Amino acid sequence: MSKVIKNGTIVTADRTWKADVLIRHGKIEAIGPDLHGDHEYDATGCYVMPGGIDPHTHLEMPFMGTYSADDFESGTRAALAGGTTMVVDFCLPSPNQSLLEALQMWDNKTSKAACDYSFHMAITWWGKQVFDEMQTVVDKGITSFKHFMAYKGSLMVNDDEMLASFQRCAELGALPLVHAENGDVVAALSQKLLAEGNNGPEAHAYSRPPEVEGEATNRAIMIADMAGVPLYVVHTSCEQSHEAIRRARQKGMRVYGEPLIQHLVLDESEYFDKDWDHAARRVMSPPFRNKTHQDSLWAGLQAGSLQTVATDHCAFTTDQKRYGVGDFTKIPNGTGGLEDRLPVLWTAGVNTGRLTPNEFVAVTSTNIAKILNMYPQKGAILEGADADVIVWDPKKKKTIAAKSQQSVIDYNVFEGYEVTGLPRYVFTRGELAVNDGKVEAKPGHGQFVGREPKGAVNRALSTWKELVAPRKVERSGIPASGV
Ligand SMILES: NC(=O)NCCC(=O)O
Ligand SMILES: [Zn+2]
Ligand SMILES: [Zn+2]
Repeated sequence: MSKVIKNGTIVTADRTWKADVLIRHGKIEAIGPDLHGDHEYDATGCYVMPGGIDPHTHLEMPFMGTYSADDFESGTRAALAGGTTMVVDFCLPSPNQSLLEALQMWDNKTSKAACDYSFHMAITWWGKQVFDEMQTVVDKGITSFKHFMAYKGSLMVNDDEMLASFQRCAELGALPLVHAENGDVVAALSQKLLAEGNNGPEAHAYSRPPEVEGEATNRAIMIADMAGVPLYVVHTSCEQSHEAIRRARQKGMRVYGEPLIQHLVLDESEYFDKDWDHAARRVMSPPFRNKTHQDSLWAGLQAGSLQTVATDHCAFTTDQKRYGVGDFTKIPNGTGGLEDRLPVLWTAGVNTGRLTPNEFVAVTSTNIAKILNMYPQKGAILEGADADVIVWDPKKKKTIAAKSQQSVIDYNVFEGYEVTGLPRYVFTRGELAVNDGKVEAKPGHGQFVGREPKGAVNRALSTWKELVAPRKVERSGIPASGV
């Protein structure tokens, strides 16, 4: 059975043109004028774009004494509702747990995923077992490894562990990721704030100033450079971190930065709200920043020094947030955004002229597909690509409201935000998941997407590192020892 999207304007990261799209067996079979199929979908007045890829989600994640509330069923339904057709989640081994055992646990969570997914593997401890198992993880198609430089006492790794893991990534042709915040400084500032009686959600922001992030970003970049491996910095929230990435890229280093949609449009004033729940619901790491930092992130997306926009979707209910009443360090860190990333970015980015529609596609889909070495299977409108396609109505409006969202939590950090630009249709590997704005996601449709290691950037970097590697100088006539 075939489907045809008719009368739309195709927008990819590098082109805009009018054509129909024929879908069969989950793939894009043809692109061109006057195509016909068993079912036809009208895209008049709409853009036909690659489905969004969210490279940073935490679904049903054990964290800070609880589990994030959206699982693979509600999380991927929310994703599809907003035009995201693939998520990349994080597998988090406990200290001393086998990476393979953790992967099995994460695999077990995915049976009701409605869109495709992949994993990053977190390196939460270091030892021979981890070193050895990283090869098997890569063989299973998971070629990116996350390192938390924060969350001291739980997920955090030290510099020596990070260097060892980055070097292993270089050998395996894998990509290291970092949550870049100086965990020692955060822990010290948090204790000081608590001791001074500063225990509300606003203290969370005080405990994680931009310098904490800038320092860690720069450190990770230098360690990656010494290890000879590219680096992906998740949730880049401030100028200090962006500056480090920009500077490194100007020097030719292969570093990528990922702002979140929350950091682009929400600011630190949220933490000063008199309502404790309002402020705590917005506690995440790094925290929301001021307008200067937001301008820096937008500029980075425009200039190409930042490459992707993610959500870090890690949603907790108000009840869960209240674990931290009286002690902000116990408020589960995380916010939602999966359903809202594309509509909010379109509204705040394309509708204001900050981004072109092609740049929108690049930062929501194509760039990350290339960085994670799954392009053009994902992130493309090309013959042979997976039919992850959105038909985007740039005139369709809604006001974001928790009462009509797909996420299971009881609030939305974008509550009241009016978006213009929403999906009319969403196809996930050819299956209709949003039909004229109505969500028809099918739990269990989603499949794991494995990725090949040793992508072009890893190969180029290894070639260069090999060329400039330290070499012993062979000498004749070495003088006798002076002693
Ligand atoms: N970002 C956040 O606050 N929670 C999710 C875990 C992480 O990415 O640090
Ligand atoms: Zn993080
Ligand atoms: Zn995260």
